[in-house]
Amino acid sequence: MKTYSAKEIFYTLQGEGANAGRAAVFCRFSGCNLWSGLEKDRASAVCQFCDTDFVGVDGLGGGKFKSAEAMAEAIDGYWPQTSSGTKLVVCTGGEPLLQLDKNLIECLHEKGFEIAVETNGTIKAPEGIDWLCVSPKANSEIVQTSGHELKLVFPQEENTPEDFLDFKFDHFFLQPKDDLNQAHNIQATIDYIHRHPQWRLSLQTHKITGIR
Ligand SMILES: C[S@@+](CC[C@H](N)C(=O)[O-])C[C@H]1O[C@@H](n2cnc3c(N)ncnc32)[C@H](O)[C@@H]1O
Ligand SMILES: Nc1nc2[nH]cc(C(=O)O)c2c(=O)[nH]1
Ligand code: SF4
Ligand SMILES: [Mg+2]
Repeated sequence: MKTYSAKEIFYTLQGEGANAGRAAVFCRFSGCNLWSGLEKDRASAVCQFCDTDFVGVDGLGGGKFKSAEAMAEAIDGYWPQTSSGTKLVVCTGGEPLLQLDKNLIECLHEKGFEIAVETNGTIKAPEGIDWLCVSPKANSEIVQTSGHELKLVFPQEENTPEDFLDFKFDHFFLQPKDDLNQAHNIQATIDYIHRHPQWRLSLQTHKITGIR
């Protein structure tokens, strides 16, 4: 039977994009196809600005799950029993579409979850995802050109926002790149949106508030 590996699973607020502020269980799948996750490989990786540790299964709530049912059960354990709101799980990583499949989608739906996914767009998404966020990276080939939100980290040398205007998304976000030039990147993002108002600003609000 297929196993699933998560670096960490935790309950927080979605920090980014159109669902920012919503309570959600985050499942951070291990591994990515655009970077090994090791600092020694960063400079030669396709995606070089990643802000996340997705290596291994040793984070809080992380582990190797023996089945889709077992992973869905673990995720469900983080949703408060008393809650009346819609259950939301955000599948991220690493690259979640290396692992998330029809079986796990069905198991999460059976538990009553709305399923959101954060993906780099290089792998075609399976059916049944309720909220798909695609975030293109460097020179990778984007095969997932439709979804709910496109969230481009800005600026990126290899990608300009204009490259994505004929993609089929309901929302178009620019998210300032968090690196040593963050203050400059925030201002550049605001300036760009002033000139191209079809784009909206996505701030990483979990970093501002200091939550996970
Ligand atoms: C860590 S990625 C994991 C999901 C998937 N691999 C992807 O890249 O979309 C989650 C989100 O964080 C964004 N992100 C990663 N590093 C960032 C950084 N340094 N500054 C701003 N956003 C970043 C990604 O673009 C993506 O939207
Ligand atoms: N709170 C919170 N919101 C997030 N939205 C996307 C995230 C990610 O790393 O995929 C993220 C994250 O790591 N934390
Ligand atoms: S594609 Fe996503 S998880 Fe992979 S290295 Fe880039 S930002 Fe990180
Ligand atoms: Mg993050």
